[in-house]
Amino acid sequence: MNTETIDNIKMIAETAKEFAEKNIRPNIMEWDESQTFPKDLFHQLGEMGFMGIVVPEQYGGSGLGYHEYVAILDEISQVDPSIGLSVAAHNSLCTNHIYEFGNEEQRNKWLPQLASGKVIGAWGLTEHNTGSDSGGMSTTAVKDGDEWVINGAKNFITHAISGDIAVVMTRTGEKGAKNNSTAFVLEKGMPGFTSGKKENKLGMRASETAELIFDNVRVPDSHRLGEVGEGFKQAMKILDGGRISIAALSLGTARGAYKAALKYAKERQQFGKSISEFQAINFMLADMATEIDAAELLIQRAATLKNAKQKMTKEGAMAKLYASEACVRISNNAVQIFGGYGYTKDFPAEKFYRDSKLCTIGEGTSEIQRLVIGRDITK
Ligand SMILES: CC(C)(COP(=O)(O)OP(=O)(O)OC[C@H]1O[C@@H](n2cnc3c(N)ncnc32)[C@H](O)[C@@H]1OP(=O)(O)O)[C@@H](O)C(=O)NCCC(=O)NCCSC(=O)C1=CCCCC1
Repeated sequence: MNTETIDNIKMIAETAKEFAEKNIRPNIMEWDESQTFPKDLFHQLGEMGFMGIVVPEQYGGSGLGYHEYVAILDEISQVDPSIGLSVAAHNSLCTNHIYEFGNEEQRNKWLPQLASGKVIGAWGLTEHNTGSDSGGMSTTAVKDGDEWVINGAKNFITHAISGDIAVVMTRTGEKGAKNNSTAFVLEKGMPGFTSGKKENKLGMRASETAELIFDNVRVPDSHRLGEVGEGFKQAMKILDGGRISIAALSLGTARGAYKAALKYAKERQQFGKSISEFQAINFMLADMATEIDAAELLIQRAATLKNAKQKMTKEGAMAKLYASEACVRISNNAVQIFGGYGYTKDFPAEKFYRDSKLCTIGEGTSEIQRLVIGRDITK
């Protein structure tokens, strides 16, 4: 990376930081307590160019690369991981799926709206009975003339209620058969397309999670993304890139927890000196700083491959696995450093701790990342 690119990334990170400090920081505890998804904020994020970060400018996006994307998510997540999660899901899953697999007409129709932040995107793969085994989905799409009729439900979907459009993976062939899945874009307002109850979550509470329900939803064939039968493979490719975003979300969450703990440890006096001077705390901070840097390097490698449009299934999974598990450890240690105060909502550590756990589950559990990495290194 040349100096100009590095300076540019730093400038974009600074802009994201300023935006988050001004528009997100003052509201985080209120949104968390009331589980409010601040839809208006996403319009502002769109004006900043953060809702179509890697989408080329010709489709209304910012035309940036994955390093810039990681920097933006890192900064936003240091302030509020739940906003980072929503930005990640909108950009990496829904928007990117349409960019990577949509035809020109579809790209021109949906990408400018998504990149503006006026339209919020959702992405449906997971179902009640198929989380890790995502290929076993039951939601069906049956061809009827020029339309498809979709029936079923998707759960744990980010922006299922507030989202305006959703990319949905369906089964269009026999259960268990190869190439039996197809992806469609569904728009809110289509008869039979509704959402279910909002999940009451441990963390990431300002990021809305609910069910998508399809009851004989008629979708024109022009809403089909790519070929019939390609849906599962498309979803796997989208998740490869999506894992960079969850790794970046983990990095920002970990960094937010670490910075708060470091500041507190330097200020907090016990036995006549700062607790950061005690080796027990000092070593904890040293481990936190080291793990953050290691996670960042793995993420940068995956981002470089993604920018070069090279296969990065293993590298994305490694970055996501390491960054998310480090994030949980770091947030846990941050609570420990804050002691009794860390257990209260008056200090930032407890929220980072609650938010961190999603990172080892969403967009593929740690166990699935190990499966993906293990298959790759032994093939
Ligand atoms: C890895 C996995 C367990 C898949 O294993 P199986 O053994 O069933 O499938 P297998 O035999 O590996 O493959 C089938 C075909 O597919 C191709 N392909 C696979 N990976 C890829 C790939 N990376 N790129 C292209 N093609 C791929 C494979 O080649 C094969 O094709 P072929 O038959 O040979 O012609 C997969 O299901 C998975 O990953 N689950 C986690 C889902 C999961 O992560 N949700 C998360 C949903 S989103 C979410 O949780 C959140 C979103 C945002 C907010 C937070 C939460």
